[in-house]
Amino acid sequence: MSYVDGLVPAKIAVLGAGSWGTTFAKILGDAAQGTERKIILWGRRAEVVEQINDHHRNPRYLSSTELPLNITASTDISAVLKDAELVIVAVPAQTLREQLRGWAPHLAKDAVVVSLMKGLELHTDQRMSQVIMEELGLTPNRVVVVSGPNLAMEIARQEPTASVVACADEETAGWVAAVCTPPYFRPYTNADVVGVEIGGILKNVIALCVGICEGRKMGDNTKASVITRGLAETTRLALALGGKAETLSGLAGLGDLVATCSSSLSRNHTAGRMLGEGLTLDEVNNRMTQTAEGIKSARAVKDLGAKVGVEMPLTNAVVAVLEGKLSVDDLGPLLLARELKSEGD
Ligand SMILES: NC(=O)c1ccc[n+]([C@@H]2O[C@H](COP(=O)([O-])OP(=O)(O)OC[C@H]3O[C@@H](n4cnc5c(N)ncnc54)[C@H](O)[C@@H]3O)[C@@H](O)[C@H]2O)c1
Ligand SMILES: O=P(O)(O)OC[C@H](O)CO
Repeated sequence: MSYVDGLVPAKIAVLGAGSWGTTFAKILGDAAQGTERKIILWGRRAEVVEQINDHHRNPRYLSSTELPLNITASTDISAVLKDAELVIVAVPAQTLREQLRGWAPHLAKDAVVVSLMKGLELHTDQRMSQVIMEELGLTPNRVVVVSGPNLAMEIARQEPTASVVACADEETAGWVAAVCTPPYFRPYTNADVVGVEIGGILKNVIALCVGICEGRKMGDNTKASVITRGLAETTRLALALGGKAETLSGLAGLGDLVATCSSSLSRNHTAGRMLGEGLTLDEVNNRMTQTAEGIKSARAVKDLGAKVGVEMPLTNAVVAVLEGKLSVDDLGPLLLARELKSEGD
């Protein structure tokens, strides 16, 4: 396998031509300058694919970004996956399983699959790496997760950003990190896949909560309290699932939580703010043109917490708002209406 002998892939497939898939293709394309490496994006919409091939742009998601010339696009999954040794996946989490079933017959033998997604599957409570392994029959050494404080728009503008490339096999993580290192993007490797994925999933739920507080005109004390207790909640869940506390204090935990909870570019933060301002969930969903994973994942996170016996007060409160069982006015008082305990518990 090429990742064992250290060779870089000649062709990389990126599945999903939305905001993050397109930006990640740019990262790969910029990192491949001066090499023969080709990046090919799979998109569902013919008009998006045409814009990328004819004008090197994806105006639907990244209106002012020019894409490198080594990126092409196609709606034909078999052509995209043919001979691709590295396959990057960036589609909405709740659609992944169904799509993998259609992609599986076209996957190249020995391909390594990378998840860019930050969602938890409803009903199974599985992380995206678990869904990938199950549906494609892959072993952990061929499944990688990339996660961190990575707002696509800022990276598309080439603003310096760090991230985490996680895989049970550090050699595979290093192989992937080596092909996504343009001057403006620095990946660190990590073997703690659970911690990295849980950090990315939970920060979306916490950002919804911060957004709701912001929409109710609460200030920075409240936001800092939610972020900090959110990190404690995230860490508890990750530890219960076998993740490491250090991962949650790194880029994929604290780093992503801070970026998402403070940025107006975040879709989860924005969705939360709209809920706080009094819009119904249907109204928020109608206004969102891009994926806010926390809206659906929150319920799965609540279920997972209950399954492994971890207290998840912030997640539970967000789910109650999303399910119409708690008004946004009652969220603030509820966040504090708990039994007194030590900060470390
Ligand atoms: N945008 C970011 O800044 C960012 C950064 C890091 C991680 N992520 C994660 O990446 C994943 C993808 O997010 P995004 O920002 O690219 O979302 P997006 O909404 O911008 O794009 C989603 C893509 O998936 C396609 N898609 C939507 N519904 C589909 C369906 N039912 N079947 C097949 N394809 C479908 C869309 O056509 C689009 O190409 C999410 O899990 C998100 O949390 C996003
Ligand atoms: O826009 P969001 O809320 O999906 O956040 C994007 C990235 O995950 C931030 O790291």
